[in-house]
Amino acid sequence: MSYDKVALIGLGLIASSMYWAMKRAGMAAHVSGYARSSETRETARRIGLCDTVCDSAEEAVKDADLIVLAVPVGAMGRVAEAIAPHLKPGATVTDVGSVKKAVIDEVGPHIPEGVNFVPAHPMAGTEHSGPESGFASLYDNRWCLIVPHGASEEATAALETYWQALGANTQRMEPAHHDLVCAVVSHVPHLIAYTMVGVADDLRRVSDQEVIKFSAAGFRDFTRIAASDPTMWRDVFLTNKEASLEILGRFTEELFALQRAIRTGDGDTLFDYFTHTREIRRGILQAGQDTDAPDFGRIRKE
Ligand SMILES: NC(=O)c1ccc[n+]([C@@H]2O[C@H](COP(=O)([O-])OP(=O)(O)OC[C@H]3O[C@@H](n4cnc5c(N)ncnc54)[C@H](O)[C@@H]3O)[C@@H](O)[C@H]2O)c1
Ligand SMILES: O=C(O)C(=O)C[C@]1(C(=O)O)C=C[C@@H](O)C=C1
Repeated sequence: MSYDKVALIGLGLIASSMYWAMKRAGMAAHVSGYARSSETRETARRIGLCDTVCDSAEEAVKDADLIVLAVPVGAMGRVAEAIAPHLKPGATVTDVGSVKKAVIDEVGPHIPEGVNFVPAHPMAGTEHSGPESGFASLYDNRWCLIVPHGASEEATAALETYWQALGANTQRMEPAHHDLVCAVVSHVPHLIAYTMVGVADDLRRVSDQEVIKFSAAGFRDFTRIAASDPTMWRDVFLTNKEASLEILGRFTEELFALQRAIRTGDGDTLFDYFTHTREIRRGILQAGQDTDAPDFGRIRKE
């Protein structure tokens, strides 16, 4: 089953990349879009993002077969409530939120009888946000996690086919497992990057710009991650509290162990630890999942 009309609610990095990927794939679907701010809607019109940019979410979802909620996690419930009375029977609502249990709890109760809700989460992104940050290849060879949670097999399979057409590989996952996995591979690493850049900034005040001036690749990688959208990440930590705290606890334990190894001059422990982590990086590269940032010199529609 393919969708004749797709509505994108929220027109930032994730939705705009979906639009360009749909066009690249030659999907015939008519795409309507809506974002809360009139400035974003104007930008979308100017750059040709979406076939129709609507001034209300209700108008955008009218007659849509697939509705994609691409707003910060904390706004998902409100948006779902607003569009619920205007959804077409048989339509599928999905989302792209970085957290799944909270989205299911907030959005699920608003989905009317006869409408499918299939939560999803593309494991792809950048530190950029807004309607002009998207590009067609964002999802190529990346994972999109599908969290059916009671949706019909037909609706779930159709959404998988859709994401595969956008270039992604799909995998089904349970909500709680999803949130734990993402806390490990995405959420807590972001928190660590935010913290490290904050620490360096503190130091900068006493070291006269040296931290910025001499920062090499390692620290620059941290600053890229720490430049990510504050609203999105605030919502991620507020809504994935349990798993984030669990992983942070484990992180702190490991950090203390390494701290102790440094203090006691235990080179073997440090060497073994770093050897093991290097193998993990090599494993990721071999699986073709290098997470290096995309080249933003490329044309958006490429
Ligand atoms: N950025 C990433 O790396 C990434 C990756 C995967 C998933 N996600 C998830 O995708 C979602 C969108 O992220 P993004 O990076 O595209 O963000 P973004 O900041 O680029 O875009 C968000 C869009 O939502 C709009 N918006 C905010 N509140 C709204 C509301 N109440 N009603 C209508 N529109 C509203 C904003 O105007 C903007 O157009 C988030 O839930 C995020 O967790 C992000
Ligand atoms: O590549 C980046 O900049 C990202 O942060 C993308 C990233 C990640 O942590 O991998 C961020 C949030 C998501 O929900 C999914 C992907």
